[in-house]
Amino acid sequence: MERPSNHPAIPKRRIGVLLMNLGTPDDPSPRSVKRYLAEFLSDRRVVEIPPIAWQPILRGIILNTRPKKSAHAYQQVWSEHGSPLAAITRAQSEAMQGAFGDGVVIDWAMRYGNPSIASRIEHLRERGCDRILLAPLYPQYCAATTATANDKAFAHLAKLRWQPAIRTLPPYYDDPLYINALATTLREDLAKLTFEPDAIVASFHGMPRRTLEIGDPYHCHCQKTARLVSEALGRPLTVAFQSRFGPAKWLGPATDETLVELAKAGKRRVAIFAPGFSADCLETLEELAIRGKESFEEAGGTDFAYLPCLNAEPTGNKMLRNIIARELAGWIDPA
Ligand SMILES: C=CC1=C(C)c2cc3[nH]c(cc4nc(cc5[nH]c(cc1n2)c(C)c5CCC(=O)O)C(CCC(=O)O)=C4C)c(C)c3C=C
Ligand SMILES: [Fe+2]
Ligand SMILES: [Fe+2]
Repeated sequence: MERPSNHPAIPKRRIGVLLMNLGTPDDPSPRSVKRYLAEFLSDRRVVEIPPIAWQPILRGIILNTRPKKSAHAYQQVWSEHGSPLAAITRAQSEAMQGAFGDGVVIDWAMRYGNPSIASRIEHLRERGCDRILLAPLYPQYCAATTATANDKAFAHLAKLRWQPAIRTLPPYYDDPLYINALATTLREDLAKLTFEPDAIVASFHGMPRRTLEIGDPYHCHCQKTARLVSEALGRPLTVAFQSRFGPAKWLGPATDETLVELAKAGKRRVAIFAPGFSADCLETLEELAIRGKESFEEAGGTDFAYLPCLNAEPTGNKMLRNIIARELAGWIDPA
């Protein structure tokens, strides 16, 4: 039957890949940071305190004090392309565009802030995607990151009459593709240093310790990543957890304290990297590269190097492309 002339063109059936990362404010002003933190810290996957107890603390104290301090930190790392986390995630998406032919559309979204997961799922549907791979860009699974990104996507899908078919990218903390990408990048970056480090620190984002006790695999995933990277490099790594938040006990040892202890123990030359972050962001560029360096040097350290994340560099892009290609197998017709 011929299609009536006023009928919209039926788009070609495609596969969508949605790269998802944490989120970031729209600009580094206290107002935007406040809006972003309100959304982020109201997520019950992130702060697991009943809202009746948490919301008064969040709205009464934290959102009146932290945005100014955090905005100052964001201003120190903001780039001409905006927030580093968003700019790098966009670059990762652009680098992968076309890698699987024009039947696969790559897009990116943020769990908090913009571009939202719902808006990008809609964009993929408009491009004809009836199958979507949700790819949370967290190598180590954590309910506060991986699960909440997928939850947000599913919450949008719950509103649709005609849902696309969905797959989710599994965590890749021990995947040889990821371990080799880290080891290759580290070898190259270490070779460029003007000093020989006495210690190399692998700093992961922290989590409340309780999450380990109630079964979140995050801590174990981090330890395994560090062990495999250490084996691949053939040198020991010091594991630490950064970005402690609030009064509860967090996973340890803490990165800031570890850096001070290393300097005091005579390890005066240190290199640090953050294998849990797919992209450099506030937590790496400000907390590690600026504040970490300061506290290490104040404690007597002489040489400090922050080694960047995999970002949208060729080694990282190739790794992401390959782990995604594997998930698309079965969806892409064998040629
Ligand atoms: C209870 C608080 C927090 C938990 C739990 C948490 C887990 C967690 N976060 C990341 C990755 C990132 N966090 C980033 C920033 C950030 N994180 C928290 C708090 C918790 N994170 C805050 C308050 C902030 C905002 C900045 C600040 O005020 O210090 C970022 C960077 C975002 C950016 O815009 O650059 C990332 C990335 C992981 C991986 C994780 C659990 C494993
Ligand atoms: Fe965080
Ligand atoms: Fe931080």
